[in-house]
Amino acid sequence: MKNEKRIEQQRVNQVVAKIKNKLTTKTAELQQARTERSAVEKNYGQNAKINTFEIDDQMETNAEVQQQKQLVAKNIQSEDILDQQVKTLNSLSSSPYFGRIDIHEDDEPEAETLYIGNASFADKKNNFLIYDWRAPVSSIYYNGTLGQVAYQTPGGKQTAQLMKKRQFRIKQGQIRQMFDTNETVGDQLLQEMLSEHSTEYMQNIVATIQQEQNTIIRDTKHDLLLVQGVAGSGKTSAALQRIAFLLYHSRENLTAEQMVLFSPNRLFSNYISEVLPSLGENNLRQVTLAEFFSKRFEGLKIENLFNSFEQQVADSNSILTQINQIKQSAEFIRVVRDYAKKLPTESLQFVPLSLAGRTIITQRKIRSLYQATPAAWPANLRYSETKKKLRLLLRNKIQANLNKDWVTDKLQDLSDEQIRSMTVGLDNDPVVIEQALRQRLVTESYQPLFQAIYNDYFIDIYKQYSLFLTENDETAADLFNQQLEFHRLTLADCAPLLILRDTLTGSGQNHQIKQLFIDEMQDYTPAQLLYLKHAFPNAHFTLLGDSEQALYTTAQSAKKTLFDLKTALHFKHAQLVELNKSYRSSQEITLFVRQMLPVDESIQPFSRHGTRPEWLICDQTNWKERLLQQISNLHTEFTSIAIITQTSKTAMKLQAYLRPQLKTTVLQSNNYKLPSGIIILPVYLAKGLEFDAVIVYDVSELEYPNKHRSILYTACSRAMHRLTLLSIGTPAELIEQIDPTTFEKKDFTNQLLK
Ligand SMILES: Nc1ncnc2c1ncn2[C@@H]1O[C@H](COP(=O)(O)OP(=O)(O)OP(=O)(O)O)[C@@H](O)[C@H]1O
Repeated sequence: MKNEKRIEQQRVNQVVAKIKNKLTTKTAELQQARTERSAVEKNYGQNAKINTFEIDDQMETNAEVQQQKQLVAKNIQSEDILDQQVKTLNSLSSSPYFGRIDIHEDDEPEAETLYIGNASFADKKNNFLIYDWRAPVSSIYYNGTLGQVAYQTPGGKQTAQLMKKRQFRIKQGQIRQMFDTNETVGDQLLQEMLSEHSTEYMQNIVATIQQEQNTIIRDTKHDLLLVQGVAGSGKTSAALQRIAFLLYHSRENLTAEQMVLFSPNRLFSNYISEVLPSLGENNLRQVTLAEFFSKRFEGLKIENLFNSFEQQVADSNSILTQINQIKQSAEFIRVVRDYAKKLPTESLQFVPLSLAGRTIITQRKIRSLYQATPAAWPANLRYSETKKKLRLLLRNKIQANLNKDWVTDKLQDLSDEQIRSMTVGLDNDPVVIEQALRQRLVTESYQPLFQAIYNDYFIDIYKQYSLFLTENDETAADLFNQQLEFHRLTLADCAPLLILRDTLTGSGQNHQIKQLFIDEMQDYTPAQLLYLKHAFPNAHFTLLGDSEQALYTTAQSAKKTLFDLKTALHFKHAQLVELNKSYRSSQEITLFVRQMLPVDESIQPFSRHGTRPEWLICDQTNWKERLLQQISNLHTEFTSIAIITQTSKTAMKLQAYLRPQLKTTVLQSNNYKLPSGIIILPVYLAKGLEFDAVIVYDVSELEYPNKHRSILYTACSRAMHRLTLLSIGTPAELIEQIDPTTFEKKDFTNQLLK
């Protein structure tokens, strides 16, 4: 093997030399493109300045400016491509590839050796020295064990003999490790990767993608892909690799702008933000559900998932919680839709269109326009027809106002300069000019009304929704109205309200998005998912979740979830992939954590060893001292240490308790970056994240009764290497039930008596 390694290193050296050569050329081209662009921009700026005051030259300047603009845009485009190429070559020059396969294709005379890396690279004669991990043939690396293998090509299924599979870890052009393996992707390299300490940003898993993850990544057949995976099984990692794969696979007709990822919080968005760039792809749009809704309800403060969660924890039996549960069901959405479709004209909550306090089109007029549309039409068609008629009515009103006194007054107030700029390109005939000015002045005054029509402000959707609620449940309507008075909207009302609005108005759909990803989908209610399907009618959905980490809903089986989704959302080709192996945590942590779940055997630990979790049982007198001691112990080995609480209120309190002795940072839902040092965060903000060491705070029966099992499981499963649970007072029954050999119990209560 030593000799083999020498030969492989020689090849690495040769390839790296070629990459560096190309890098030099491309860097020079990039430099050149930058210089050209700034020259064009400078020129464009000057041209734009020279002629804008000379009215006669304006048209010519515009044409010239347009041409220059196009030139700049083209330059920017080629500069972006070059920039991307330089970045890719730079990363290849340090680590050109991670895999090698020797295959003999059935219809070829000879065997060949292929090297697989983050991107493809060919020499001047177009010989591929590196194959992109997403190329069809590369799937052998991830899927095949030695012997007969098959892979899909655009031309159909191709078979081959896989004779050798080799894994590398190359850094700064040097082979650090090299293994031959008969497995799909051998454990040895994975062991190495998983033993490392956590980093500020998530890393890509391209070199060690596991077979079951590969099926998620390369799936192009299904319009609904539901991934149910245990904590740490690589759902997020696989989803990001999948995005990179889809972009490569459909280069011609899919761009990052046509994809959107719904993520649990901003911290998470930032945490994963480096993965796609590290694979040579642009980041896609990321949004949290509350942000997405906020854009649709201007002027209102939308409750976010966390406030909603904290309200539920604090008040799980309240009427509000019960009502919200009803609003979150698919059935509720169906009822809202039906209501909207069947609303009689007299019940529609139209509002007059006014300008500066004066009614321009009355409510009665709007209603009569709606009434005049064919009653057999669906509500949205009748509505858009009404919209059309309203615009026409406004245009007529403009004509009727042209010679009114208020317009004459405005006309007289115009300066020469204003008149000149408002009549560019017109004849010098004073009559023509006056008419044009009058037209312009009235149209401008009416502009807010056109905007109001465009934005559907002539129907009061909130009042309509409130009436709908009243018909079903007066208390629900009262609670909604109270919130609205304070310009607030609970999360549970967003989806039904938008469905009501869109069914009535026919608006609110985005047909451009082709791929939609939802991480932590178990926290989405059926009503929200239904709304997203409605809002993105052309998108394929990839939903990633773990029903056991459901903080806000109750867990249900993956198959049932798939069935419900398929039926409710009308997908044609739905597929479920289950991931049972947990990669994040050491074997000891996984063996402990999985006992919190009802069917514990479904989680397979990855065989990376560490120390058993510790359970510190304290009382009011000594917990602080013990906690500080534990942090200090962990600090000698790890930098990423998180104390996870159940709510943000507890997090703040804990920070205050510790303040005199220890500096900590409490994370809030508006934080987007993980700070360094000891952090305290509520469990819902820890979703999707991981830390070297985790301390779960106050695992007492009071805080973690059996019904909070999922919350405790989510918190504990954030730990990679070390897990500590600290209880104050009566310990949680949940932990008492766990096999005592799987953790280390340290009881500090009644020390004096012992
Ligand atoms: N094939 C793999 N190779 C290397 N590391 C992996 C692989 N799969 C997962 N991991 C690592 O395991 C950890 C957990 O992965 P990830 O966060 O994607 O899991 P998840 O299923 O989304 O977790 P959770 O639902 O608990 O938030 C990450 O550190 C990730 O890099």
